[in-house]
Amino acid sequence: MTQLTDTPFTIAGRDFSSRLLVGTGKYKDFTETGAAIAQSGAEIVTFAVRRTNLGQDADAPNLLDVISPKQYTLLPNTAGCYNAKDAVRTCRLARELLDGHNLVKLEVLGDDHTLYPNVVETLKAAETLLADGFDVMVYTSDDPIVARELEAMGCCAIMPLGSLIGSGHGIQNPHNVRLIVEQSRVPVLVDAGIGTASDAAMAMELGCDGVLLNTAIAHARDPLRMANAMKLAVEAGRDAFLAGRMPRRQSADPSSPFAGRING
Ligand SMILES: CC(=O)[C@@H](O)[C@H](O)COP(=O)(O)O
Repeated sequence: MTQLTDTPFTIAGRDFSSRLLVGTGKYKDFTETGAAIAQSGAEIVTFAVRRTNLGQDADAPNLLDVISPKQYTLLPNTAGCYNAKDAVRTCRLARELLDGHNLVKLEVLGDDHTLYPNVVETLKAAETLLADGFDVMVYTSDDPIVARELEAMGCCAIMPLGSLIGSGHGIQNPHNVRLIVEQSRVPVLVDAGIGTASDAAMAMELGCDGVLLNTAIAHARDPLRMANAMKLAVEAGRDAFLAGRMPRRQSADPSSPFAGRING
């Protein structure tokens, strides 16, 4: 069997073999969180700094007991922040809690009904965080112009939403995601709204470098099995993208053509 190769998936100077990034929220308990994440094969794991106990509360379960920083690359995120000031403060807190850790996922939300990114505040926060030495992976709208600005500022990954966080509606605007992929020189990951494995595969088939998701696994009837499905979907979508799909045709084309028959 031929060993198939791929270009490295690099975030902030580090290579990863899994292109699936997962969140930690919405699970029954930390045991289920740990088991699902292990099953997903993810190497980068994100958590909401403001909602997660990393040991500040000695009496509550500590995420780091199931998601060890020795095994996973932690990606603190600013979920729950609605302005640049709070997002910056949250990233600085994460850096303190995690001994100088600089890789963060910036998300500044517009309102709690849509959790849509507030791009004005996102741009402001990104500017401050980058000047402060953070490596910023940024959750944003699927607007190619905003994506271009965020890349030009120095963000290390652009993460347009597929659809609203937690909605499971999949990728609502594949054309915009493709535009962002085509123009970007840093990794592009669909973040938010993935509902099932085919959505994750679609993101990869569009040429995304990775996918970040949470609810689709945590709220599946069987989270471990869905974690496995997402792992396979991301790999399959990536291979399909690299293989290059056949052209779509307007008419049928026999699968066993006469021309070029092997056994006359
Ligand atoms: C975990 C996290 O960072 C979320 O804010 C993220 O956007 C995932 O969204 P879904 O839960 O829709 O996958």
